[in-house]
Amino acid sequence: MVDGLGAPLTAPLFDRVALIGIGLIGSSLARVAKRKNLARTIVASDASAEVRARVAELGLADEIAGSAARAVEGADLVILCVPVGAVDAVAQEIAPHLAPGAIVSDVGSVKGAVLATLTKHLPKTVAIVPAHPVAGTEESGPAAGFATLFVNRWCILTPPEGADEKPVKRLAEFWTAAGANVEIMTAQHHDLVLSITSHLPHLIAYNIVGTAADLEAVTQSEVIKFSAGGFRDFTRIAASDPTMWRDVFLNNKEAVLETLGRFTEDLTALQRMIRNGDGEGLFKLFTRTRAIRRGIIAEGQETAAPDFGRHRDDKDQ
Ligand SMILES: NC(=O)c1ccc[n+]([C@@H]2O[C@H](COP(=O)([O-])OP(=O)(O)OC[C@H]3O[C@@H](n4cnc5c(N)ncnc54)[C@H](O)[C@@H]3O)[C@@H](O)[C@H]2O)c1
Ligand SMILES: O=C(O)C(=O)C[C@]1(C(=O)O)C=C[C@@H](O)C=C1
Repeated sequence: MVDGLGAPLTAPLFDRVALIGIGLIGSSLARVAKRKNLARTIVASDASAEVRARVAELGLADEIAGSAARAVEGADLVILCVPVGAVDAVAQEIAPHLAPGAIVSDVGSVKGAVLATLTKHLPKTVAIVPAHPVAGTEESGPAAGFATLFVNRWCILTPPEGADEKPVKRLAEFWTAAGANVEIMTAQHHDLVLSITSHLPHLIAYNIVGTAADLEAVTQSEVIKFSAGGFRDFTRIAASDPTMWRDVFLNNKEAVLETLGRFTEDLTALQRMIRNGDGEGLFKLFTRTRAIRRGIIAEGQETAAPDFGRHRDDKDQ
């Protein structure tokens, strides 16, 4: 296969995989699990009846359960693919229904809050291994997913301290077979790193598009009409799901505020350079940031960036 997924496995890694929440990420997981033979049976569940109907229409799962509690019965791998703010309710609902020995994971963009909530509600008989595939788009819903979403992207696992090695290894195998590169770190470290590489960029995009929309009243539509490439890139990010991102900021408050503080200081320094006509300072910073971007491309990370054509071609898989 030329898309980086390779051939299906000769034997499934898990017997029964329950996916709770079948939006962009859950449906991408369902697609790749089917295509790569990662599960003998894929069970899907979603709080929305409309989504469940769409999942059936798209043929994304072997079984569709009417509730998360029903979906997890007998599953050896459970992955919560819901907004971070919904994890608490889902964990409480599934706790009494989990099979002993099951691996319970998630895909949430914040890890500390998820780990705390899963640890609080789930029985000691299951293995908790939170995960975060660092791959996505600004779209949501079951039709937006695609099987190759995770190819050549990072998936960060954040098992609790002292976790059993075996379930962590099994989940790492699952993500590797889905095309991802797996890295393991603490939930706290994850939240700090992602606050700068993912959460702050989204906050900036939401803010700049909001500011432009406010200016719109003054400039009579010219801001949107003449928006050049740079602004258009921000509008893509700012079109990301409001529920998901509200939950990210509410659940990674400390790290985001810390990073935002640093960012604000640096922005003030830039403001001063412009006011003082400090061309040398501006040139030095822009040269440094250009080298960073070129370094990312040289490392091959940019080739895996979401590209609009890629997921459209792959949608029916
Ligand atoms: N979108 C991205 O780029 C991206 C990337 C990596 C990780 N994530 C994480 O993945 C998770 C899902 O994001 P998504 O983009 O797939 O969102 P999405 O909106 O496309 O899908 C979420 C689904 O969860 C369902 N849901 C909500 N509450 C539920 C509940 N209590 N019980 C059952 N189902 C429920 C919704 O009906 C929806 O179908 C989030 O935690 C997000 O942080 C998203
Ligand atoms: O490309 C995008 O649309 C994304 O924003 C994807 C992105 C990111 O910030 O890289 C967004 C949130 C997720 O937790 C992981 C990936």
